[in-house]
Amino acid sequence: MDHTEVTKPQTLDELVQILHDIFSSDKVNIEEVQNIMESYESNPLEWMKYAKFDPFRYTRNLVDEGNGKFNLMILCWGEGHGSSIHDHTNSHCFLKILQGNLKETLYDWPKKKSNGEMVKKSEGVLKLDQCAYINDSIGLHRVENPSHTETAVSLHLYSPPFDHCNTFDQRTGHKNKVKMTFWSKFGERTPMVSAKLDFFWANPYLVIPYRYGKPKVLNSI
Ligand SMILES: N[C@@H](CS(=O)O)C(=O)O
Ligand SMILES: [Fe+2]
Repeated sequence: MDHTEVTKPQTLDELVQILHDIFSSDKVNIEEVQNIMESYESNPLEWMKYAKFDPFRYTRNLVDEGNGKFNLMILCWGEGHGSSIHDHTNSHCFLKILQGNLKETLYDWPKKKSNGEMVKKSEGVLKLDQCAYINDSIGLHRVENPSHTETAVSLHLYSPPFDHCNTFDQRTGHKNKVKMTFWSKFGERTPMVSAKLDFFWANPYLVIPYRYGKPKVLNSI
């Protein structure tokens, strides 16, 4: 099926199906994915089962594993919640607004051995149904819900999927590798016990506590 003319998905399920088709081929056209994601009109009834909030920070909720080619997830942002400055582990990252607004601030990569304030490249507010794109060659970003009265919800596609990234300290540019986890998968809250097991599988050296310091495992960054 040819997707260069925009096939407008009528539902979230249809969007997922079209994304499967697109990513089954080896070459993916970034603009095409962005257009398709943008042309889906957010319908809260279709995605609310995935939208699970935490009062303290944004949550990552897995919607679909894209036959191993991509991860599709819904992120829920409480009032004023935001991410740290981060990279995307050499993956493509698409970010579409399903509810509310999100402010995206782009930064340059810090220079090697630099030790100062990170350079802000640009900022903009993403509105309902808009879809942004970033990868590591474009730069780093931070995403925030600028509203103190409204929540925000976004749909993210990462290809290939990844489960860790680097966060950066705005004042120094120093980076920190973090593992990312899901708050829920396919509409079900990630069980505490499996979250703990994930944690220990990811950090086997923890059997010798304290020796190497405390690694970070976060369900948001
Ligand atoms: N890339 C972030 C969300 S965002 O701030 O773009 C994450 O996957 O948690
Ligand atoms: Fe991001």
